[in-house]
Amino acid sequence: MTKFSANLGFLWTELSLPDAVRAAKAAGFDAVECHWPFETPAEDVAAALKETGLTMLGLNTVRGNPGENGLCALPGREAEAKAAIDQALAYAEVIGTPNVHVMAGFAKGPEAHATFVANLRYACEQAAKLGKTILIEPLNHHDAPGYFLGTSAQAVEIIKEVGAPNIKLMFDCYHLQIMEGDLTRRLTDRLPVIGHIQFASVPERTEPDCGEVNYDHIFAHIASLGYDAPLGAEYKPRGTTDEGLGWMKG
Ligand SMILES: O=C(O)C(=O)[C@@H](O)CO
Ligand SMILES: [Mg+2]
Repeated sequence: MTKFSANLGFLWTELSLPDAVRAAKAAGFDAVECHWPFETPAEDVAAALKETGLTMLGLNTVRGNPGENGLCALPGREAEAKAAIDQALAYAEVIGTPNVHVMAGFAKGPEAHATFVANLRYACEQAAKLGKTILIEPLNHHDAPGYFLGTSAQAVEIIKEVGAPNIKLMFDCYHLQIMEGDLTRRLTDRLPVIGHIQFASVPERTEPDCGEVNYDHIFAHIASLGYDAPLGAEYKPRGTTDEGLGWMKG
């Protein structure tokens, strides 16, 4: 049976992060994940995870200054990028999170590419010491115009160039349907480099029960590939989170 991870960056946002973890457990999720948990003491999150038996699968490096969306492909901002990576890994270590998503930011061109690769090599070295994996995630050009990483093809090239065993692709079906489409074949092709999968309806980014992607088919296809890690429910509920969980019950 497909397992699901509640993305607490979008689900139960009215609750504190520890209470959102508890709500996810009560709703039947198999795991949780979040965006930027840094304002919540890591010990409080760790306690909620221990109490519920859930794992926080991933968290993100900080976005930077207002209007920014990550620091790690920004030439000249290397010191801040490293600090963001160190902060995310340290938090992940306290709460037992296996994956850190290193956010690129708004940038373009060869210098940005070289900066991202160098910062990712640093991230992979630091993460390896803790037995953790670094994720990179293409974002779509409507929600994040100018974001450095826009396609899974670009991510695969970067993963190859970084050349570390612990860097993987965060395959967000929502973003990649918009940017590349052909989700069934693309999931098959990218499987060897996939570290986590997320989903939401397209184009609204709501519950996965409407819009242009048939998630019954996508979930069955992912299972047929032998991928059985929890899939990240990263959508914005149309109403309350609890009212919108009908898709989980089938
Ligand atoms: O927006 C997404 O999709 C994410 O997964 C975030 O973690 C990064 O913006
Ligand atoms: Mg995502």
